[in-house]
Amino acid sequence: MIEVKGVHKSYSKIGGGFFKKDKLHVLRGIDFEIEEGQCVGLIGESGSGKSTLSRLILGLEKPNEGTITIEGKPVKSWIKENPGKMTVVFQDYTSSANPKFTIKQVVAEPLIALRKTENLDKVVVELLEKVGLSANLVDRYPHELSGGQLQRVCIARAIATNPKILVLDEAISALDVSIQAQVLDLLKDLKNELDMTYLFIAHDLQAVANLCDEVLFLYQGNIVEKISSDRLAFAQNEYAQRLLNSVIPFSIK
Ligand SMILES: Nc1ncnc2c1ncn2[C@@H]1O[C@H](COP(=O)(O)OP(=O)(O)OP(=O)(O)O)[C@@H](O)[C@H]1O
Repeated sequence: MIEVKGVHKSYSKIGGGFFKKDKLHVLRGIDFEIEEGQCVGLIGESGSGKSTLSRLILGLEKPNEGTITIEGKPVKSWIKENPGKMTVVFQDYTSSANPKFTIKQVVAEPLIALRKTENLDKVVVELLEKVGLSANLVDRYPHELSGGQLQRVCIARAIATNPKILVLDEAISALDVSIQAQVLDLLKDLKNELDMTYLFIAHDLQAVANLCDEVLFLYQGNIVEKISSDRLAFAQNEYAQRLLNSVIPFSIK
């Protein structure tokens, strides 16, 4: 469904000049595919380029080299032809929700943008219930919710348009550990119920292994290992093994 081929991305170094040597080469020839209905985890240390890759897949930025296609079409054209069918949940739920909007307005925003306003109140309540929240929250403002509740609201908004692809960019990283587990369970349930394709970006291997069918390890701008979650113990790459060794004592699955 998603095909990433030979993708390179560089940025001008902060404080750097116009010349090539001043470029930061973040992604150095990324290749992978995500099949329809698959849940793929992308793991890498801070600064390895995970969010850069997600911005490219979301069509928010362009690669310097290489191609990204969805269902065989360039990302931008696919998005244009499939409005609301690829959505994203970011780590920073506080700035993801407009503080001046009520929870109802936050969840309804993408539906209004697509003019899908039939039975809007009912649809919003159903979406809130789907993510385990009470309908009583509709008139509250984002600052009146806990972090876990607000991230659930962001997930409700992300699934409002019935997306085919959900990108979760460190979506649970800012939550308390116990809340992370709850939101992870919610994401698992939604994956089964709504038949979406997930790209789950995280630096927490345990969370990735728990949710995903397959894991991609991003290290120094390359995918150094691609392996199914149930075969993680057999990872060959040194970086992948290092990460695995740091979590195996606590058991991954
Ligand atoms: N717009 C930009 N301009 C310049 N440099 C950038 C830009 N976006 C990202 N970078 C740099 O690219 C590198 C990768 O950043 P990115 O945010 O993709 O990493 P990440 O793996 O998502 O990190 P984290 O886990 O900390 O969020 C970093 O060194 C970052 O400073």
